[in-house]
Parts: sequence; C-alpha cells; structure tokens
Amino acid sequence: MTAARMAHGKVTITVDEYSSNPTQAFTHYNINQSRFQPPHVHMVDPIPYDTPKPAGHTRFVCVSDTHSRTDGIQMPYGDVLLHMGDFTELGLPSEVKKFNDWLGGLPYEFKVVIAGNHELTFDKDFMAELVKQDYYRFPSVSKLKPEDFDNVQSLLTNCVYLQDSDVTIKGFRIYGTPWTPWFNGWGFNLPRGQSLLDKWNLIPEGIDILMTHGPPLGFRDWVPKELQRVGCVELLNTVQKRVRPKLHAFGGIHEGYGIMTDGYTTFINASTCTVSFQPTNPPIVFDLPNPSSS
Ligand SMILES: Nc1nc2c(ncn2[C@@H]2O[C@H](COP(=O)(O)O)[C@@H](O)[C@H]2O)c(=O)[nH]1
Ligand SMILES: [Mn+2]
Ligand SMILES: [Mn+2]
Repeated sequence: MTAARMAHGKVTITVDEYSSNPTQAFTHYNINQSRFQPPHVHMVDPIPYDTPKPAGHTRFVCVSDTHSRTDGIQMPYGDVLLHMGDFTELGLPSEVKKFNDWLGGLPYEFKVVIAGNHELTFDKDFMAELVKQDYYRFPSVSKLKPEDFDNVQSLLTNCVYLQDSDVTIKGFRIYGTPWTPWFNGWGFNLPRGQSLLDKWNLIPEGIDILMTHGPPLGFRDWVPKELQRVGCVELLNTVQKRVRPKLHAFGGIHEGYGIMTDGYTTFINASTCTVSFQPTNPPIVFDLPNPSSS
C-alpha cells in the first residue's frame, strides 16, 4: 500500500516497497497493473508551433537542461516559459547572468524557472559540504567566495524562480521543486524513499502545473546506456494519487525527451540537450484551458 485515503479525505503517500529500485518497480507495476502501457498511458505527439492557440487557452513553452547552451535555440510563440532546471553547468554566477540575459530577450509574458542538480550554488547545504569535504571536485565552484554566491538567486531578475514554492500565473497555480534522487553527489540530490517523499509532501493539492527537475517513475525516465528506469516512485505516486496536476513538466534525463499522458496528467520531458549535451531537442509547446475563475 503506497497511498491511503484518511478519514478527512486527504490522501497520504507512503514509501513504496520498490522505492530503491525503480527498474524493478516499473516491471512489477507493469506486470501486475499494466500501469505503464496502453490503455493506462499513451505517447503524445508535440503540437506543431504554427497550430493556432484555441480560444480561452494559455500556451506554455517548455524547455529544460539547456546547460549554458542557449545560443542556437529557436524559441516558438507562447505565453509562459517553463524551464525545469540545469540551465547551467555548475551554477557559476557568470553562467546564471548569461542565462538571465537570454531570458530577458525572450518575448514571453511570464517565465518560470527551477534549479536542477547542476545549479550547485543554489543548494546552500551542498555548498557548505563542498568546502568541507570535496574541495577539488569542482575547482571553479570551490574558488568562489561566499559573497559571490550567497545571493545567487537574485541574479535571476527576468523570471519567477521557484524552489519548493508556488506562484499563480494567469490563474494557473504552478509549483516548482529542484530535488532529484541521489546520483553522483550533485546539488539538490536526496536519497530515494522518505527523504524525497518529504519534499514531495510539500506540494499542495490544487496545483495545476508541477515543475520538477527529474521524471517520475515510468514517464520518459529510461536511461538506455544503463538499461534502467531512474524516475522516482514516490514522485509518481504523489502526482497520480494525491496532487493530480494537469501538467507535470520536467527534464533531467536527457534521453527521455518527449511527451506522455496517463489520461489526466500530461508528462513532458523537455530536455533541450541530448545525452551528449547537444542543445538540439526543440522546445515543447502545450496548451491548457484557462482556469474558469481567471
Ligand atoms: N543512471 C542514472 N543516470 C542519470 C541519473 N541522472 C542523470 N543521469 C544521466 O546523466 C545525464 C545527464 O544528467 P545531468 O544531470 O548531468 O545533466 C542524463 O541524461 C542521464 O543519462 C540518474 O539518477 N541515474
Ligand atoms: Mn541535465
Ligand atoms: Mn540534471
């Protein structure tokens, strides 16, 4: 049992028995529940950029994992830009400034950004540990003085930056969070299981759009070179059983670029960079009907 409806109607997610082995979790839930195959899930074709936006809709432009390689990206028409993290290589202030300048030149009415594991300077606990334990792993980051990065978020003047927080834009409630399962000890890494679930439990019900850096289990989370599923099981259960956003946008696994749906939530892996860090995957546009109160 990974989700229970309590007496007051609230759904509580608990740690899945397969949490620590997502490939095994995928196989188990697929064999026993067909959870990741039709009719429960489908691939979705991206809409062409010249598709007219339906009346009463907002057009979201999704990008992720641009890794300081924004120069050649052709950006399509839209209302709101969503960037799901890894906008730099190492979170150096110079990279953040360059990214912010790029954002400033884009025509969208709103731009919403979260960090990924590469935005090292945005993770204060990571920076504190880096100085103590692993001085030579990221020399250019270790060389920074605290005053260079203490306020690195403030360099993002051309967007709304979300970190375990939400914003309402054009009536859509959007929540953003940077955490991913531990992998090689980068920023915003946490162990699978309760540590990550504690972060997902901060996501309020009633969110329309969820932005995470990494994928949930089973949705655009396949790493071919390792024949592994690497999505987070607790994130999937939180999305499908508790929060139920209309759109879950992420990146993180560059090879997983693409769109799927479970019939209610659309899952977009918008990784711009390929596995070889070439920024060649086009931005993905997605139209959502405006919430009725806006
Ligand atoms: N087996 C896993 N591979 C992973 C994981 N997270 C990322 N990756 C691989 O690295 C690239 C690039 O990721 P980045 O964060 O360095 O930009 C990604 O496309 C995967 O191939 C993981 O948790 N497990
Ligand atoms: Mn990346
Ligand atoms: Mn990443």
